[in-house]
Amino acid sequence: MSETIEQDLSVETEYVGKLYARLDELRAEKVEQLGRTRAQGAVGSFQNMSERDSFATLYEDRIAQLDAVQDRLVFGRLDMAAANGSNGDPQAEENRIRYIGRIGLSDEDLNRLMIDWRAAEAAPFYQATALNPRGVRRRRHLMLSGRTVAGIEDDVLDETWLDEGHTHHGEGALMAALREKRTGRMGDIVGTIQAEQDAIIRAPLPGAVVVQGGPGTGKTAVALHRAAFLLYEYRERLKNTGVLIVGPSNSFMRYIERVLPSLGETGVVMSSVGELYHGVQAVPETNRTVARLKGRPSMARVISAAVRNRQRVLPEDRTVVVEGTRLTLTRKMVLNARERARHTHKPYNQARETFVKVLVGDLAEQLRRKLEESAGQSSTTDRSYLPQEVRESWDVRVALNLCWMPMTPQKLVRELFANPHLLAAAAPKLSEADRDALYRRVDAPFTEADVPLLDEAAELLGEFEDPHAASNQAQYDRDVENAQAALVNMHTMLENAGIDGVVTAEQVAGVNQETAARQTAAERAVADRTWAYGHIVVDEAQELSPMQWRLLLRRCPIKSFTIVGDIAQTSAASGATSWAQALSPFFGERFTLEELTVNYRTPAQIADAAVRVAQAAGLNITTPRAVREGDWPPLLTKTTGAQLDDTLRAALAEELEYSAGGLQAVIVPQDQLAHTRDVISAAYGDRVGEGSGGLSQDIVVISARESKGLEFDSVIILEPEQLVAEVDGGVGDLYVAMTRTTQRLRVVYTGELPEGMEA
Ligand SMILES: Nc1ncnc2c1ncn2[C@@H]1O[C@H](COP(=O)(O)OP(=O)(O)OP(=O)(O)O)[C@@H](O)[C@H]1O
Repeated sequence: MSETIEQDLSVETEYVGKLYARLDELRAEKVEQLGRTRAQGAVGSFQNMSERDSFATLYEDRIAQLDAVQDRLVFGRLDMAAANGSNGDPQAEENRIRYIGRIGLSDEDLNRLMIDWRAAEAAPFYQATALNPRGVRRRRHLMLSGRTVAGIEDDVLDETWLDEGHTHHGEGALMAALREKRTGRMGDIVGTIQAEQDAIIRAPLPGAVVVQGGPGTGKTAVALHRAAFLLYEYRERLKNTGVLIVGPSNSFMRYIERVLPSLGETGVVMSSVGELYHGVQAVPETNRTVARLKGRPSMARVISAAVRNRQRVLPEDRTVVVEGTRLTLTRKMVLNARERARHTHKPYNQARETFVKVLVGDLAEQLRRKLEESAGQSSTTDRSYLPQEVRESWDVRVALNLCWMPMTPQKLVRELFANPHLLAAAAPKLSEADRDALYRRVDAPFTEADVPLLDEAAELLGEFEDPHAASNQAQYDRDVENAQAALVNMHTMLENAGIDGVVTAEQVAGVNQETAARQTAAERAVADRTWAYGHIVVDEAQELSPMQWRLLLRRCPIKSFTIVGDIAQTSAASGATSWAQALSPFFGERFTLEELTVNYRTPAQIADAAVRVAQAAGLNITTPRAVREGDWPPLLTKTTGAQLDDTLRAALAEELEYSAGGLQAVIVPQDQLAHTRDVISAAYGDRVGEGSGGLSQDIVVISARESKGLEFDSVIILEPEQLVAEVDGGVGDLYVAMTRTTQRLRVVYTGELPEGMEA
């Protein structure tokens, strides 16, 4: 190591030490403040206690944030050219050096020590090029090992030293990041964001941005960093509305869940498409026909008809008995009440109140007349209680429910698909075969394809009753009870001390209610279906059906979206084949399309093979440029059916040796998943994980579809020809599978190879 590099390293290590010392100091301060706040105990007025809780939460959050940014706290330094006219100004001199890190840090005297990567002043770190240096003379990447600077990499952008050969800034830092072993959890890329990625991350909040990119171009990374940027730049606007991040599955959400905290952001709502209807944990929809049918926009009309059909007119007039008097509920009365209720244009459950009120009024009038007939004209008895009697009559309640049953979205959707006659009435245009395909048992679990239908139904039905309100009240009652018990002791103590009671049980219980009111926007948003988010980020957006888009648009009526995906990777039966086709019903022409063009994950030799396979099958794909050539082409191992298991075992042993401690995937056709897992588990036991939920193990047996969005150090694909044949869209799945590796790809097969696999 040359002397100057050593000197630079020690200078930077010293500065980095100072930054960590400041971080430690801030943390210690917060821990101390938290300790003091907690030590105040349960004394003081109700308001004081409530404030104390707020402060404690604030300190806890800040401590969590300071902990989350510890790893690679700082990663860059900019040396800026002197601004014109700043000669000799010490402050300006100091501002010429900017350290860029995960958060902003200042010393006690408010001198800036480090700039948050999202601040405008940090932008040149990502955007400056030799041709457009944006005032940067030198950009330095700092590579940390713990709290020591282990490596430095400089891009000199001074015009006196133009180097147009640099296409990726921080090439060394970038390559080091790409070479790192995969852990089964996505990491952040904050130190090495490239210019084309940065431009998308910092795009303004309003409107919809679509980020199209081939495999490994950093779409997911960009989407997450953009969320962090928006929360920083538009904090005030997003504080009360929040940001929602939507991904394809729970395991994918787990895969990405650590990225935002490492960027200092925790207040984001993350949800898979199966969780978007609060209270329902939907399972994947495995039947492609059903997924396609339920995803169609016409399903909105089916749900609407299903709701309307739940308002029935009696087949004939009906006798109801109220307190021993026989009354007649006529079809005409029902029709009239239904008309008046529909005229309110309120949701079904609220309109029902009008329906009930009108009929109860009519029946009460009938009852009054009958009573007066029997009592004689002169009767002056007070009859104001009659509507109540009508309302409480069992007969009347049954009859009204027959006509207009209170309904939950779950019940509506369940019964719609479990009762062929209900579906036939709501969807007369569907073919019989399609209706048969949609049939399922009433107790079958909801699938991801049902989620937007539930939401659609909820929109039309309105609130049935607010179970939360009931449970809040129940909780409140319990709290009052507990508090009362505690207060008995306290009052005794206070009386003994000659002091009158200062606090009531209700006040103590009220603290909890206050806490609920103090929840972050994120916490409240999760539980509230009608919550309108300030921004939504959608990953793997090409998979969404029109019905899923409708749901998301309801969650963000101002249409501020970041939509990332690769239209060529669509595998869902209900997914899109072009962005315009997918989005124009919802956004018209009002979205901007950005493209990412560099594949950071897959080495060129393997990416090229994947492209050949896709193109040979006629897939219309974009072909990103791979940032690395890679050391190995795809390794193709032919074997026989009888030898398949042995060959796989041998191939796996070899791959594990190469990737030494890395993450290994074995991607197999769906119907061989169980067998392959057994074969491998017999040799490797607990080291084998299954599916995308098994990423904490170092060998993962997984289907091609489930591997979407994930990455591994090495991938073995078993029987690619079969993988292609097993579903329509299978070539797309193979294309995805081939691009999951960061280092090596091995293909083990018995028959033929798909066209294009061999160079
Ligand atoms: N600027 C960067 N610096 C370092 N690593 C990067 C950068 N951009 C992307 N990567 C890495 O490249 C890999 C692929 O990124 P990501 O998963 O976001 O791509 P993607 O476009 O969503 O891929 P796919 O659609 O194939 O799932 C990740 O390991 C990511 O960390």
